[in-house]
Amino acid sequence: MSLVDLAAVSFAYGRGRSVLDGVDLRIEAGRNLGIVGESGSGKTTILRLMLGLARPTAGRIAFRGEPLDPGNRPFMRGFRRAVQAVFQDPYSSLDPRQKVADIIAEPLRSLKVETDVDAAVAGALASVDLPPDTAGRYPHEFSGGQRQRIAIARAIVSRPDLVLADEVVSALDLTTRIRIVDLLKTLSEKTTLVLVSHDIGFVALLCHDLVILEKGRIVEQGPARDILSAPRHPYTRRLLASTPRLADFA
Ligand SMILES: Nc1ncnc2c1ncn2[C@@H]1O[C@H](COP(=O)(O)OP(=O)(O)OP(=O)(O)O)[C@@H](O)[C@H]1O
Repeated sequence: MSLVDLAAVSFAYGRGRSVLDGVDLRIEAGRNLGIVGESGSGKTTILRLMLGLARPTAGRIAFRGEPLDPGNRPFMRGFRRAVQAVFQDPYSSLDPRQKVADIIAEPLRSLKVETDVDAAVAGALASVDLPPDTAGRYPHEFSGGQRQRIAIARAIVSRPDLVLADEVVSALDLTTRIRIVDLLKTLSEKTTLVLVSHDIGFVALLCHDLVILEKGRIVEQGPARDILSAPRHPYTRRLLASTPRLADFA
């Protein structure tokens, strides 16, 4: 059974025009999915819908075959434990007043996961290659790349089945990006990733499948290898042409 299914999903903010139109996609456990499109194509909106932060105007979203219903509390408790997210900006996504240990432990506390919290935090820090003393410090003491590792540690501490990541490397320099890509590659041995990015070269490094989004519509989807070697849609070709480093990845 697939982890997440979107069937004919459309969405509009308020009474505005549709920003997503008839989106069909499926996330299979163990197959990382990349959602790629230009700025404004609706990538972040898809993630918000998948997280239950907004509801589709039309269509259906299911998690493990059950409707994703933010009003269904027992369902949402299990869902929140299984699905976590990492956002673009490692500067604004971490509460500056909280110690790193408390930031990382937050999902365990809010989900009331019965576990040894200190040990779980230490384990999550080790998974993202940060030293144990990171736990007692504050976010401002760390670089952008280290902060993104802290955000990733928070996302994996509850051992989710699925991690949704929105432009997680865009704010980072090239060397730091490469390190985060390596880290995500290792983490994806244990959890399925959905990566949202305008950078097809970045997602192609980590994803088995790609969805190409143009103005709220999927114009192409399938195995990353096929799309990279033989893009069918002109928009996909444009995205590929705007990724000069892709030759190094393919
Ligand atoms: N809160 C909002 N209210 C109204 N319109 C919004 C809101 N958030 C996004 N939009 C609009 O929805 C469309 C899709 O935005 P979305 O953020 O999902 O795109 P994106 O592909 O993630 O873009 P970016 O890469 O720039 O973040 C855009 O036209 C945007 O202006």
